[in-house]
Amino acid sequence: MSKIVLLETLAEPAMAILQKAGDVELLTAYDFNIESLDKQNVEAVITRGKGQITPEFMDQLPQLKMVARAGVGLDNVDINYATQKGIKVLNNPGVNSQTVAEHAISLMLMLQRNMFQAVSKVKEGNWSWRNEFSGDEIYGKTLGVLGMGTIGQKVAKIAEAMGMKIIYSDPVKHYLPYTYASLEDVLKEADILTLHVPLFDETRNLINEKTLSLMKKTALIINTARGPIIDEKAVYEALVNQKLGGFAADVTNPEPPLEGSPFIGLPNVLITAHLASLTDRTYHKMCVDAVQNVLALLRNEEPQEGCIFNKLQLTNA
Ligand SMILES: O=C(O)C(=O)COP(=O)(O)O
Repeated sequence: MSKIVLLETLAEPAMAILQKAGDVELLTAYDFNIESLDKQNVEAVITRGKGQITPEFMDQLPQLKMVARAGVGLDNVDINYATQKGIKVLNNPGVNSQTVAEHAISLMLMLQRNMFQAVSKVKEGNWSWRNEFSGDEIYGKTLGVLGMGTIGQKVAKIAEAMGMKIIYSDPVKHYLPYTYASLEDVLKEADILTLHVPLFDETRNLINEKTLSLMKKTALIINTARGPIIDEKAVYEALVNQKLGGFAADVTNPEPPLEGSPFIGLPNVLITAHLASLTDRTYHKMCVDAVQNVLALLRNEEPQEGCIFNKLQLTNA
């Protein structure tokens, strides 16, 4: 019987599907330590974003056929190595794009309208600060979108409906009614910059001292992608030296942030704890889709279209 190793807990409905499936055996290794497991017939592992699926990890499982990520970001999976070994890498493209887009817009509005301070003051019983936290409209401003995938497109659509001008940079020019530009031009033009690129070697530290120096001193940056896409130290320096207006993110580097980080404490920095896609609806769907795709492949049935990230490379190999 095929075995599936679960490396992190999944939402209840996904666990129920796995437990009810009579044709697979479920093993768990929530600490990522698979040494003591009986590895015979382990054909699939399911992970979320926590631990790294390294070559050493995959080498311990000689019958491994697939690594499934319940979610989208594959930065914790060594995709090249998996592909070399003929192991399918699965994710759920688009599954959380609406919820992440809504979170990005929320962070944008919170930052632009000083919402966090404004609400906190009233909760403290203080009404008289209202002129200090009046903020500004996003209407009429330019939103720079880095990465026009499914999340970037949703953010752009909502922002456009709110009266923003959209300029974007992406490896591909899309058939979209927005201005396509170079990275440099997007950085220069953006009043608000929102990041929606995956974390790859090419995007690591994309926002650094040099790229920040191209931006407006009043610009805001929103990061709902991955922490290491920005050089936090450079962003911190830019903020304290008034070379950047504000920063809001759902992701940090590392996660959780180091205790007492001066960056997190800045008044114009707002951080949420990597929860953008964790609404019940989306979290359940991310987990259920991953489980159903793994079961379909183990049963030689068709999984959801587009869920095999390295399909093309595997076909061409
Ligand atoms: O799908 C993704 O890439 C995500 O970041 C979702 O959040 P998670 O890492 O599953 O808590």
